[in-house]
Amino acid sequence: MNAKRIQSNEFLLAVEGLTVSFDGFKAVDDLSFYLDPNEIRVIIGPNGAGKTTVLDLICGKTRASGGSIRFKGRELTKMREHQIVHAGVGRKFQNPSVFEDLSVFENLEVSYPRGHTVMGALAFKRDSAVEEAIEEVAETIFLSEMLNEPAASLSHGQKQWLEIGMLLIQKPELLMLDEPVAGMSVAERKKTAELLKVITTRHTVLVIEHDMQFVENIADRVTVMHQGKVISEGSIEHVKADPKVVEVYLGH
Ligand SMILES: Nc1ncnc2c1ncn2[C@@H]1O[C@H](COP(=O)(O)OP(=O)(O)OP(=O)(O)O)[C@@H](O)[C@H]1O
Repeated sequence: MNAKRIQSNEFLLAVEGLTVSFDGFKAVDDLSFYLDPNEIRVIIGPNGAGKTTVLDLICGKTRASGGSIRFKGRELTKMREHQIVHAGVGRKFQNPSVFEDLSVFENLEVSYPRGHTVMGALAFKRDSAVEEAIEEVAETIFLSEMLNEPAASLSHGQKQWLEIGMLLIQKPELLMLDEPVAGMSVAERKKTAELLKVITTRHTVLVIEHDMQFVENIADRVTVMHQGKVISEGSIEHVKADPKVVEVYLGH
């Protein structure tokens, strides 16, 4: 028990024995995995494997029935969603939810960690530190030239990048992304892979993705889920060669 606790503190995120049941159905079943700082981990697996539910549990949207989620040694399963954000965990959902009527600059500005409402955040006087942070993030997400454009005018891929930027400006240590390249062009997918590699120089990234080409481009390690459990884990080469993974996922 003691040894486990000490070990868990060395990981950025330690998920142990995580379980959640919906009406008796275990969507996540005694799941354990560990994230090192600055790695890109990709969770893959067939539809209904429980991947999105794992992200819901980590960000506090869904309550665990059992097990633990320790982030930098702090237990997340008892915390509320806003406390988990405050602790340094950011989550992007599959569909972009940017403010269409605001400019790219304003979208990043309202996401800057101060103020609690859009109007309240905009009422703050802009200072050079905020502008600098916005410009730095805009460059990272390939939108420096679009700062004054309304978000509504961006392509689907650019909206996805803006939403990643809206997370980055809050400086979360762990970023969780659910199918970030869904609906993107080939060129946008390549740029998103570059973006994630830059991001992991400062952050840890946990991604759910079905696009295996993209997974091969970005993953340090891959965790394969099936029926709420981890069935394989390791390098992309390792999991691709694992007969269990081929049987339930890659062979289809
Ligand atoms: N709130 C909920 N109430 C009841 N059942 C749920 C709930 N959330 C998820 N489930 C069920 O849990 C299972 C796992 O769903 P989840 O969305 O986590 O899978 P997934 O691996 O992300 O699948 P996909 O690749 O299709 O997104 C599914 O059978 C789903 O119907």
